[in-house]
Amino acid sequence: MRTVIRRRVTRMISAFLFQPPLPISPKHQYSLLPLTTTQRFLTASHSFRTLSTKSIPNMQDSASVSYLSQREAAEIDETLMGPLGFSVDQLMELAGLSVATSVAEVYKPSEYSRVLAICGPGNNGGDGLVAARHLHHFGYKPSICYPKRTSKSLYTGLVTQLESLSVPFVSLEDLPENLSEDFDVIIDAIFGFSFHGAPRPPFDAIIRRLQTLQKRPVIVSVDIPSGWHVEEGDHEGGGIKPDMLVSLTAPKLCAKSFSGPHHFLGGRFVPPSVAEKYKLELPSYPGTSMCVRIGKPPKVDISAMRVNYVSPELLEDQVESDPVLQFRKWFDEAVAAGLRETNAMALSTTNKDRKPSSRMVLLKGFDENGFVWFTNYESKKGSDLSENPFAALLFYWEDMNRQVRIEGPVERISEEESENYYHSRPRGSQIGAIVSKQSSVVPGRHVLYDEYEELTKKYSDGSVIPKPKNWGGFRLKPNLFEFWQGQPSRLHDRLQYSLQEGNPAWIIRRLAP
Ligand SMILES: NC(=O)C1=CN([C@@H]2O[C@H](COP(=O)(O)OP(=O)(O)OC[C@H]3O[C@@H](n4cnc5c(N)ncnc54)[C@H](OP(=O)(O)O)[C@@H]3O)[C@@H](O)[C@H]2O)[C@@H](O)CC1
Ligand SMILES: Cc1cc2nc3c(=O)[nH]c(=O)nc-3n(C[C@H](O)[C@H](O)[C@H](O)COP(=O)(O)O)c2cc1C
Ligand SMILES: Cc1ncc(COP(=O)(O)O)c(C=O)c1O
Ligand SMILES: [K+]
Repeated sequence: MRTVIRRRVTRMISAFLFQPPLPISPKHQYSLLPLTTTQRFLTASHSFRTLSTKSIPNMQDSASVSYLSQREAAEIDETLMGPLGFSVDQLMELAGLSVATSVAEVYKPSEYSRVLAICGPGNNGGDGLVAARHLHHFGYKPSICYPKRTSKSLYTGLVTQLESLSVPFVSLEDLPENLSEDFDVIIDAIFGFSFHGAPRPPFDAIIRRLQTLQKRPVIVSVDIPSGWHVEEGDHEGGGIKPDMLVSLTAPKLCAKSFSGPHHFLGGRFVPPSVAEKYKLELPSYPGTSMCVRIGKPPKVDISAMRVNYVSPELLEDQVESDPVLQFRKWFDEAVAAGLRETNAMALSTTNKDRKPSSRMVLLKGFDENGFVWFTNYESKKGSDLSENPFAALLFYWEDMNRQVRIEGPVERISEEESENYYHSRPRGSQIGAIVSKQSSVVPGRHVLYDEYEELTKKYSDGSVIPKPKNWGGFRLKPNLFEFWQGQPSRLHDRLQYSLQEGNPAWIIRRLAP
């Protein structure tokens, strides 16, 4: 019996795969650009988040995205739910989750918590209900306007789930006159790819209201900006102008005329067979993310970019009297929070002309004797330090709203310590250190590469790779520390530890932010 079913399913899938595709819709090249800093806004609720699955929407240089006709979209829908074995509930759950994660990428709950999801009668409306549920769990305060409900159990279930979370349902009549005052984000989940003709009541009136909205609230359209022709877009003009469009599965043709700042793709469920059949060119989703930015990155107003830091207070009576112990505490907390390269620090030096210079290096150890890093003694920093053996170190642990400044005199560590550390490094990095006459001009990458290849061959027998004489460690012996904890309204905590001549005890003082 099971074999018969399996055979039948196999037949259905191959029938689908070998069926000639519909005429391919025009493809449009869209460049995919990396995440902008605006999307990395730190929020109150994220102050001490861990970094594990933080998504970085799209790190590809360029790629192209295909657009679907209305017929193709419907056909893919049927295929997914037919031979490919998906249920509508599943796809709707993934679609709604994609919408919620896209919203969360751009509109942080600290600023955009009040969300109104306006849900239409079909699956697009269902996506809106699911998105609202996820947004609730992400820390938003959603409300739902769902004027034309269906009695199908999928939908009644979604309503029950939202009701159990005390998400309010608002009737069209009870919607506030001025939506801008009550909501930060409107999710337009009215019509999706099965929309046709002109909007009929009661949705015509609400779409008209969305057309005339002022700057806020922002509008996020699910799959299709409601009222737009699925293929021709806002062909008569005067349609709604969403700030964000979350295309599902693949953008529909109307998305070509979307000119808002945020175009995302969601619906990470397209099996390769579907992509092949429809010659779909889709960007890859980064990491574990349910969404990916497509299209142009938003234009940002750099002067308006800012984060309001919210953190526990840093008080004099809570810190260690020894700054090295305090540093240890913060360093361990940063490591435990999963921050990347907790040991990366900016090193500032000056030359004999008192001209400063900064670069990142990796801290490789610290204790009461000082803070150690390794480098090339003949580099720019090496030469600066021989001219002026004083330096400043700076750590910035962004996700914890913390900064640490350390200053003091610098000296070379012993040859023995440098030897030991050098030989603990990966062999490739050891060879890299020989190849790189750090900070000197190189005619081209090939020069480095050729020498690297040659040395790799030379040491392929596993023999000891000698440390270059000019490579080794520096140790900064601090005479000043500052622990900075970001706070709201720029009233940060700054605790400075300093040493007075001839006195080994650290003096702790609070500095004005
Ligand atoms: N695989 C995928 O791609 C996935 C797709 N998913 C989602 O499904 C969406 C498509 O869903 P869908 O087919 O239910 O259609 P959708 O547009 O929501 O609503 C149709 C309803 O609107 C009505 N209606 C139509 N025109 C009208 C008018 N002028 N004025 C008034 N009413 C009008 C129509 O009524 P009718 O005209 O038939 O009487 C019917 O009740 C898609 O866009 C995506 O969001 C995801 O959930 C999962 C994965
Ligand atoms: C995160 C990070 C860590 C780095 N760590 C080191 C390091 O430990 N030692 C080093 O010599 N260069 C390191 N570099 C490279 C330096 O920033 C710099 O490019 C190089 O040392 C040359 O600097 P200089 O010309 O000012 O001497 C690092 C760069 C980054 C971005
Ligand atoms: C040029 C250079 N030297 C040294 C280092 C430190 O590397 P390691 O951790 O292998 O000592 C780095 C790290 O980025 C580097 O870029
Ligand atoms: K929509």
